[in-house]
Amino acid sequence: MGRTQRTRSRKKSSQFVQNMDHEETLINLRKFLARNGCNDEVNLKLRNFPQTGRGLATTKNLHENDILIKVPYDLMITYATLKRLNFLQIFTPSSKLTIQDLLTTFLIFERHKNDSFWRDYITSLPSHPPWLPALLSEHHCELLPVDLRLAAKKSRRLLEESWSRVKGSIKQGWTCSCCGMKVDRVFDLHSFTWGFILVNTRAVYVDPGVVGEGGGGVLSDEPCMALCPFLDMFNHSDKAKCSAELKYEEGKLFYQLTTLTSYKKYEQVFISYGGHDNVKLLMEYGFFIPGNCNDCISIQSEEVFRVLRLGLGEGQYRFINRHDLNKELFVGESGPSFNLKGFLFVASSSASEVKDFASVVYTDSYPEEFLKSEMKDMCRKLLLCEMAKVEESLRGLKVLKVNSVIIDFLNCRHDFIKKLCEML
Ligand SMILES: C[S@@+](CC[C@H](N)C(=O)[O-])C[C@H]1O[C@@H](n2cnc3c(N)ncnc32)[C@H](O)[C@@H]1O
Repeated sequence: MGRTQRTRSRKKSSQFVQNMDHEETLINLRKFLARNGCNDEVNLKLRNFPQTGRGLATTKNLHENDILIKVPYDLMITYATLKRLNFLQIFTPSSKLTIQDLLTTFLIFERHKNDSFWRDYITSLPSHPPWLPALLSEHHCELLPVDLRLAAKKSRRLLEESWSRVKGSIKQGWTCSCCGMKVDRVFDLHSFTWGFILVNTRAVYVDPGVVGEGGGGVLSDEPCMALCPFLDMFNHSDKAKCSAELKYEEGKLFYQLTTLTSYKKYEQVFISYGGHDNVKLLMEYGFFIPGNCNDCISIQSEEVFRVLRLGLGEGQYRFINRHDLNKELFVGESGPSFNLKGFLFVASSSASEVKDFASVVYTDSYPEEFLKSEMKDMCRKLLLCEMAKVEESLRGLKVLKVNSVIIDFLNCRHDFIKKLCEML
């Protein structure tokens, strides 16, 4: 058992699942749902779980294909909601904003109102959003291994760009018609960060084709994100399988979630946010799963050259580039990715040895010697180098005051790399 798992087991054994259904905000959320025609098909209970935080438990055995929840489309916050409520009027007509910008701004706007229709939903949302690496300072970011650093910087850039687009798009001199509050009192960076992260971590995908919500106007992308009360209480598991669909029933549109995994009575019910590795989960949602079956370690192509001291002839270079073999380089539990395997094979061969790389790479007919020893040795060297980077990063970050999630994540990554080396 690795360090991260040990810490988690200790935490787990000292904590219990807590019932949250008596909390006023959650009672109000249920009343809001019931008032608006949302029936809880399986009687899901809100609980605080030691490992995942707040989530949903079932009070009966659930089988494959059981419906988890059906939320009326009218209860969701979609692009159509914003249009229907004339919310888009607060922006200048020439604005170009993404659906994420718009949902974030709407959420903040509704939160500041006393009489919002979504008040009970909004007060059930976490007052502090999950911590994401996008919130790391520039200096702390620099201490991360390169793939994490790039991903954290990209997430921060997206947040900053969104904030600057929204700030620059609200009509000059706008004040709230319900309370007279000025624009910068309703929307400031702090509230924007809250809204942006909540939309990012909780929005569901809606097919704009199904709901007939054409973009246009201020919208610069597809209106394919929406907030869905209560349904956004499900936590993610790499083992969970579920399906989501928008469907009409008796002329009314619903967003329906069906589980494709069975659960025992009182267990936490999970859904899948996608087949994400731990870096993606950390960057987008602020958590990771030790032992995540979708996890892998990414390797930068420059690192392959640097660590393995490889140089490419013209033919090898052309082949790798033409077939995009320098992208999607990673090692997972099933070994190196298709591209990494091909990349290593081409880059480590002398051009005169193998003339037709394609016939080897695309028929998976690598020489025994390459598969049994050369490839494994090269992967091991690359992984050990990634491990050293994690250790260096941990040394740097531990002496600084950084969020413990990133330290736990790096410890978990360290254990995972060690496991991958042993599996090779
Ligand atoms: C859609 S919300 C799920 C409900 C959320 N736990 C809550 O209390 O409102 C997504 C967020 O839940 C948390 N989460 C989801 N799955 C998790 C898991 N397996 N382990 C830890 N946290 C998880 C993360 O903070 C994520 O950003």
